[in-house]
Amino acid sequence: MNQALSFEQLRSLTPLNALSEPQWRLLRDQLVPQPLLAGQWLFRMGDQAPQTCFLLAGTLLLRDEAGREERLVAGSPASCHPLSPALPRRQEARALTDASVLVIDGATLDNLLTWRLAFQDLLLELDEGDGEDGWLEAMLNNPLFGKVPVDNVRAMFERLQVLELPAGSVILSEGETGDCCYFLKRGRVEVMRGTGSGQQVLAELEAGACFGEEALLADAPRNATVTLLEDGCVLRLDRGDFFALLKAPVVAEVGLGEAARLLASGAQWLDVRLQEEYERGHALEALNMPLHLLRLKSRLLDPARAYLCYCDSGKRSASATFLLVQNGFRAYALCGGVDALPAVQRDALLCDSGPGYLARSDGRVERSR
Ligand SMILES: Nc1ncnc2c1ncn2[C@@H]1O[C@@H]2COP(=O)(O)O[C@H]2[C@H]1O
Repeated sequence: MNQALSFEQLRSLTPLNALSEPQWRLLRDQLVPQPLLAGQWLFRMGDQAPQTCFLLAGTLLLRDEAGREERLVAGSPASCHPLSPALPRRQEARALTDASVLVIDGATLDNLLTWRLAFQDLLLELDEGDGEDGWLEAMLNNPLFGKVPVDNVRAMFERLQVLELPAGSVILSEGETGDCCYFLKRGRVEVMRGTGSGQQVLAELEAGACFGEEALLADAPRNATVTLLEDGCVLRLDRGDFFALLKAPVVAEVGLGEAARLLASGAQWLDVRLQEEYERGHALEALNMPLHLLRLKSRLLDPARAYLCYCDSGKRSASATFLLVQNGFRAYALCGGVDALPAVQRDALLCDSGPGYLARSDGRVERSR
């Protein structure tokens, strides 16, 4: 089986060499050389596929619109750069010998590079010189920080309260009222629901993870208990700071006018209320993913689509939007929920009824019955 490139090999490729080791790890599935047989095309003139390609072994022939040809040999200085980077492609590329290439999704690479530029200074500033800043990079790599201005992140770090805790410490308990959220700086935590024989482990989180945000967003009791599995360190962010610095930029709240514009450009309604609420009346072609099932079901959503979350009050939809953005989706929340709409608009919005629509794992949406 093909192996991902080593860090040493990645350091010779521009602009991959501008990324950090944790970012290379995020890309690892794409950092696997692909074989290209002699005579095979890598891309044709005018191709639009957003991919960044590098030649790793063998020889390619590049030809431009004017018929000018260039032989590109792996290991030469020119092969350290992306092949014909402009889209649509201004050159075509064909293997002259058996070759090996690296093909990376251009949008993902672009996001990682943009992130790097935005947070580079901050990472240097916050580096405590204790060799323990891997958590910081893991935390900032969370897609939600792609939406948070650097100044907010800086302000957030000024306000975080550092708590060193021994193994077994219960950081928050199911059913409690929440007045803060946490980031895990060091150690591992277990997220559990229920008690006694009904106890269930939901997840184990590692350094960089954010937790305890759902009670704040949904204005509901803590939905799980979070316990440190080993001695560790957590950073506590107060409710007010969470709302001002994180929630505000991450949860884009829209009114019906903006929602209509988003729908016209391909967005989809996502109803995060319970199934019974949904069946009584829902937005046209809305998918139903109740908030408590969203972590499980979001893999059925289409990463290329934008989702417009709604609920009754706007709280569950804010929580859903936050969760979706953390998972790399484009999501918006209907401001104030359907209850904030005048009755005529509310009835017009919830005009569809019955079991509704299902999302399939390939992002397809179908009527369920
Ligand atoms: N399935 C899950 N996976 C990961 N984290 C979870 C899961 N369920 C709940 N949590 C986290 O556990 C926290 C418990 O408190 P909150 O409800 O405030 O916020 C919750 C989430 O941050």
